[in-house]
Amino acid sequence: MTFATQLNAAILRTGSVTCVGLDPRLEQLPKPLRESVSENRKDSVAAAYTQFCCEIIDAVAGLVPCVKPQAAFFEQLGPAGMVSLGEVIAHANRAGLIVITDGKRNDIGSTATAYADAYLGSAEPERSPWGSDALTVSPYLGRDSLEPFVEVCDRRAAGIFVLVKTSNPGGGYLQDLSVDGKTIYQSVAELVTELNKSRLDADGYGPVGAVVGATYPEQLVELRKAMPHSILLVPGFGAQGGSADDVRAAMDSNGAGAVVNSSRHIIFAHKREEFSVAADESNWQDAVRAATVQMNEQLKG
Ligand SMILES: O=C(O)c1cc(=O)[nH]c(=O)n1[C@@H]1O[C@H](COP(=O)(O)O)[C@@H](O)[C@H]1O
Repeated sequence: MTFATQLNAAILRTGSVTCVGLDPRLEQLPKPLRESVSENRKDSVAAAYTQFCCEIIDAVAGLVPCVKPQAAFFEQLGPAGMVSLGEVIAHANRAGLIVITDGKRNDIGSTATAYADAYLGSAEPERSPWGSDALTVSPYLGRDSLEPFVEVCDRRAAGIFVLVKTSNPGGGYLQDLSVDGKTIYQSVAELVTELNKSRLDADGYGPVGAVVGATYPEQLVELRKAMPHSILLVPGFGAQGGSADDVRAAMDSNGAGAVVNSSRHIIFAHKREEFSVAADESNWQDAVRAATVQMNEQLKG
């Protein structure tokens, strides 16, 4: 089964397009985890990140199709953080969740192949060392930097998400520039569609997905039409201001074809007043679950 087929099946099975972003931050961990950490020891922080993310995975398994570990927060801890990232991805694999590693990688073709070999593919016999099902990648180095990823996707039933229109306020500085009558993000969308063309599954989706921010709803409508064969990864919901109405256009008529990411609003839900937890925050996992159910409902509504 291809990556797109698997992800769409997981969306339909769970009845959810929510992607839970795993972006751990020491200062926001629930009290029981924070109190167990020796702050000046990176291995101690990394152990807390592993526990935090694995408990989130256990809390949301069955409620959502996928999780998205953000590599930056693990890399910040050096080698111990990378071990933690590996453990978190493996735990999500075992829990039956699709894993999109957020590394925003890319380079010249031969190095892109190394990134693809490293991250893409969670199934035997060609399982990658990191074992994620998909990876976020930058299009800045052009077509020959994306092709090696797509070739590995073909071999290992994996996927990539190309940055097309990002959620941050400054993204337009380059992405909205016009060249030959079209914007850079429109050109990237065309390239994404071309790369998918000979690789479509029975539902018309290919391995090359696209990142389009929830904070740009008009462009989301435009880009959904421009990339009919791409699963969209839509970040920016919740903490960055994106709402359910803003992302509605991302999904296809089956309610699939896109996942909407939320990180802080779900994983640090114990900090949100509407999800009251005990003073010692010992039941923080309940808040994670409640915030996930709430987001699922909002996106259905
Ligand atoms: O590729 C991404 O996931 C991504 C692309 C983008 O345009 N904007 C964006 O916020 N992200 C990531 O999505 C997550 C958003 O986190 P929250 O704002 O806490 O929900 C972070 O891990 C970001 O790195």
